[in-house]
Amino acid sequence: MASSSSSSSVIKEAKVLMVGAGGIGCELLKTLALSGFPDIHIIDMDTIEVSNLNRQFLFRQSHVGQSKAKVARDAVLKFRPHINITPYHANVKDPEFDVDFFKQFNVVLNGLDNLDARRHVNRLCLSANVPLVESGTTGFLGQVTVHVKGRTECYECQPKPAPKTYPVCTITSTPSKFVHCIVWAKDLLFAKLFGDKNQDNDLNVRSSDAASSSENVEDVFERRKDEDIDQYGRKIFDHVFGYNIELALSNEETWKNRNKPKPIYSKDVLSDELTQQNGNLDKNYACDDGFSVSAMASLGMKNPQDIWSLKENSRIFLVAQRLFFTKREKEIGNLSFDKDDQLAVEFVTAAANIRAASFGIPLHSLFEAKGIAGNIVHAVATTNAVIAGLIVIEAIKVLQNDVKNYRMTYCLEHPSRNMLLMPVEPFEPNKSCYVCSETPLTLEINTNHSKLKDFVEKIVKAKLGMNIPLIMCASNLLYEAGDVENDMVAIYAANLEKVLAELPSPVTGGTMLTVEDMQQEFVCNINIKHREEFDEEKEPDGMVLSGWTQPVSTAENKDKSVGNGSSTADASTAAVESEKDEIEIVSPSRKRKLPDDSNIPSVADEAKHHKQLQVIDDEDDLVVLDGNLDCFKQRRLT
Ligand SMILES: Nc1ncnc2c1ncn2[C@@H]1O[C@H](COP(=O)(O)OP(=O)(O)OP(=O)(O)O)[C@@H](O)[C@H]1O
Ligand SMILES: [Zn+2]
Repeated sequence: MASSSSSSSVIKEAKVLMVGAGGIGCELLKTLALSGFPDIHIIDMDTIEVSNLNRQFLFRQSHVGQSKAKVARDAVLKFRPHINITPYHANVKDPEFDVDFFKQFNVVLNGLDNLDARRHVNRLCLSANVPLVESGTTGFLGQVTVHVKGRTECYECQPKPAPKTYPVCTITSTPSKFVHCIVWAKDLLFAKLFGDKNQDNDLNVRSSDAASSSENVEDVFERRKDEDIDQYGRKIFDHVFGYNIELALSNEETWKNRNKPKPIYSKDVLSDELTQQNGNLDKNYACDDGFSVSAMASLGMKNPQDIWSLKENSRIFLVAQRLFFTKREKEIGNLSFDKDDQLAVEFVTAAANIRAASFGIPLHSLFEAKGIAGNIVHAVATTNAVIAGLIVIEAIKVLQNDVKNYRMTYCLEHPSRNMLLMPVEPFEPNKSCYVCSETPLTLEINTNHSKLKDFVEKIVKAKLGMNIPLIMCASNLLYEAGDVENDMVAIYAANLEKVLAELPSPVTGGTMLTVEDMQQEFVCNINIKHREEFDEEKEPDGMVLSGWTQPVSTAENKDKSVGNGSSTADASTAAVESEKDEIEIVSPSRKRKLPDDSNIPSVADEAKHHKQLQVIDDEDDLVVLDGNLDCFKQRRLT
């Protein structure tokens, strides 16, 4: 490592950008300031919440509701008054933070909590040619990785674990775990009752199955004008927990090898007491702030760790619905589940528990249900502090251009050989990475049916993370984002359809589209190929994007170490990048685990130890890291 005098000189000259002023960000700003960094810019889009105060120590109760970036600045200036801190209370994806904005910094430091923003910053750093130090923590696990264009992997060189999805039929018909009931309650029922009524929803499927019966079930979710709210609540209850279950039972095949669920009707669980109870709600719990309306409070239930009985869950279910329709009427139709929305969590807990009771699955407390629904791993302040320290160490090396000492460092949950931190050398860029190299992707679609809109929304925006796309086929402009006039939209759609229609069927070679994100200055080529059929269960988009091959060195190393197909960055991201704003559960991607008696080698030791890895697929196992050093040595930076 370079001498300390040169580290202090690079620090004095440095202008750094921090993105995120949350758990990691507060620690990071403090450490940067105390290390002598004179010019720090911070972007954070959030305001301070009470739940941040236990670990985001720059914030106090009196700051709740204020900008994190601004309050963090003020707090640090109290003990380091002479440094420059520039706060931006804004989304890093805003157009003002473009490539030119990024170019002014010597290094960018991420303290973010979601994949979308991380990808965006990665691409801007690549375009602006500014090094990025990336980080993440989940509970006791954490990581700091270094991304320098052309020298190391970019943040997207390795595929990130997709949020876990469940087969639709498991959720709608055959749940076997509590998490299935939560996904049903949150993504289907809650969305159907309080979100956008027009969205596709598998509760509809169930309803229309029965459309031939005397009841016009399509209308069940529609609250009729003047319909008594409690009556409506019971109708929903009976429909989803009673009638739909009976309907499911009528398909005997399904239950041949499964335990049959039991229909539950509100009259069997509840007496008329509920109506009286509801009568008190208006006067006791009227409240202007929607998020503090609570069905639990209105029923005098206090402890979120209690597991409610079926009767209690049923009462919460009905009271929560009632409160949504009486106290939060304006939001109905626009709500999506938010783990910080007490009433939403109460409703989802109750609905999931009633469904669980029906399917013989153990019930859970609100606290547990909230953790599952919000995909919450409780944050550990110490992990954030350790990670922030490591970010600063790597930032200094980057500023010194001390390439051979760059390290990706992983914070483990359990020390092994007294080591809690595992540093590894960064990997070279993945030549097959569509972000930092020019490798095209392949997209299979049915060129007869595909719509430009679906391609843009499901592939370009959702999968490739492009915010402001522009799509070309040779010199034909197919699409550009922004406020495009309707007639232009039609022309673009016709353009794409024309291009697709001209493909010979079946297409073997494909047609190359160029997709460019104007803001990120990121270009990606997609080879479109025709495919006739898609498996609706597994390929619900009707399009399959592929072509992201593993790094060449992976294949070379296959015989040496199981699981080296992914870098350590990948292994750790499985643990660290729980997408907090995702409502589904993060996938248990393939995890790598060192045997208990393994020696995690220190960097100095590396020539001596060559431990093999086990590949495990068990969701509950601790994720630790790839300690195989052959692989590190072969990919060492030159
Ligand atoms: N696109 C973005 N632009 C700017 N800031 C962002 C963006 N995405 C996330 N952030 C910020 O990154 C920070 C991440 O911090 P942290 O992981 O501690 O999350 P939190 O929201 O403060 O806490 P929690 O999610 O645990 O309640 C947050 O302050 C959040 O506002
Ligand atoms: Zn890359």
